[in-house]
Amino acid sequence: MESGTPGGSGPAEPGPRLRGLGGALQAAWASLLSGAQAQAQAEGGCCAPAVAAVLPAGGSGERMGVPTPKQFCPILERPLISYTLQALERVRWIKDIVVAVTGGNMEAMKGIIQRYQHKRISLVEAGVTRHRSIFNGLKALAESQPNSRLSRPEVVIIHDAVRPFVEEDVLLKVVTAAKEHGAAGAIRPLVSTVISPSSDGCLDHSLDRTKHRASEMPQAFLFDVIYEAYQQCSDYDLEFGTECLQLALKYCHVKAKLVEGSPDLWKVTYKRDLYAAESIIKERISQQMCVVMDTKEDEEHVGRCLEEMLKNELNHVKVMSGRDLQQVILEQCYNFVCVNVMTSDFEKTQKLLNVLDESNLSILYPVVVISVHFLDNKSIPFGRKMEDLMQIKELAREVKKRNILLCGLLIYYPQDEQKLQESLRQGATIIATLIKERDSGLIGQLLIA
Ligand SMILES: Nc1ccn([C@@H]2O[C@H](COP(=O)(O)OP(=O)(O)OP(=O)(O)O)[C@@H](O)[C@H]2O)c(=O)n1
Ligand SMILES: O=P(O)(O)OC[C@@H](O)[C@@H](O)[C@@H](O)CO
Repeated sequence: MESGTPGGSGPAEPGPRLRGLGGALQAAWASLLSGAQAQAQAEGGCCAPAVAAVLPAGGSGERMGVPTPKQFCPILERPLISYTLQALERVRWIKDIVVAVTGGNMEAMKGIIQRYQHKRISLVEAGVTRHRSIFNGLKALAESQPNSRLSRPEVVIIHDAVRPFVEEDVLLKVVTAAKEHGAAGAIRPLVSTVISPSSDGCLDHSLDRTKHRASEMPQAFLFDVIYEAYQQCSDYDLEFGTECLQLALKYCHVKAKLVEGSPDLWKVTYKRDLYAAESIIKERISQQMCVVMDTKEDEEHVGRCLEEMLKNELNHVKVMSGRDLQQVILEQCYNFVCVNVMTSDFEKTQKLLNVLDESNLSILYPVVVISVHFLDNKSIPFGRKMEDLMQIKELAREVKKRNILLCGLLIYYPQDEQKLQESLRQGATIIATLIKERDSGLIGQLLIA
């Protein structure tokens, strides 16, 4: 059993915050604590029940149909499993995350932990089936090894490593329910009707869809319940079973509490699921953009016009000014528009790139930077301007190494106000597309509005 970097908080993640759940979350969390623990915690003493997570990640992903096991398939050039780890790391009350990977993928997994600065991760050897992988994870928690940071938790979450969209609220729900019932699992309505075929390959009967649900993840258990179940488990169940809740029922007579899960809990199984996951992630990190500009009078007017145009074009996107870049970065904004009005050099854009580089913002998600320039016939001859702007190719190649996608946008800046508005509108549309698509194939390009 190997440990990743111990301690510390995990990387933050954009996406739905637990807005408005503060009170409910606190109440649910308080219900997790026993009376004495609640009293002690209220007095700033003891912590809440120890909660750990086991992530089975030892599969080969045959249904994905590619050589790379799906948990390591890239989404925006980052392995799928890293998104799941990030989602669980955001939940501070999960003390340890145990990941079961095959021996052949152990080094690759350690590399992912290091590169994406994942915390609180321990690695164990996967088994030849999902149940065996989970069992290995439970053993690592039950039987603390020498030099191991792991300890036996009160409650353990089991969550497939290929289910990246898991939020704190559903984790808290299953953990709270498991503490009360011994076991709990997320469920979703069936999308297709389940049928039972007869031996001759014809329909025998169909199940009433309203009386059945799809079993998803996360699931949670009192550790003693699920560990006992796995220890009692038959070889047949270890080999062919797919349902942890069933093991708790069959071997410990514990009836799991079923918790309604959100639509995003689905498991990445087929290639289409990878495309869907990438679309969801792109959408989540395109919700905000920051417009960086000088406040000199002539520049401000054009910059403000572009900013207003962006707000109109991208009504769901929060457009922020770049006055306090550190705050913008703290809010996990991954999209920056740098407005250069009367200049064709990249001094301001370079300054922004330096700030982004120091922030480590682009470790988890590609950061889009669009260097906007205005083409007016007065200030600089066209040929000279184009020559200057061509520097963007080299600059973009350099910053791509740091996962920053830089491209340029040249907006025609006519004297006529109406034509200027039309150019700005076209520019806003191009900016919106670049941010939504996040296509690294466009880096270093100079688009013209
Ligand atoms: N021996 C195994 C098999 C599966 N899993 C994990 O269990 C989760 C859900 O299983 P599934 O979707 O079936 O993954 P695969 O077995 O990889 O997929 P396939 O059946 O298409 O090969 C995945 O995170 C997978 O990595 C595991 O830890 N150990
Ligand atoms: O059956 P598979 O190996 O594809 O995946 C395991 C799933 O069945 C499992 O994650 C949920 O059904 C909940 O148990």
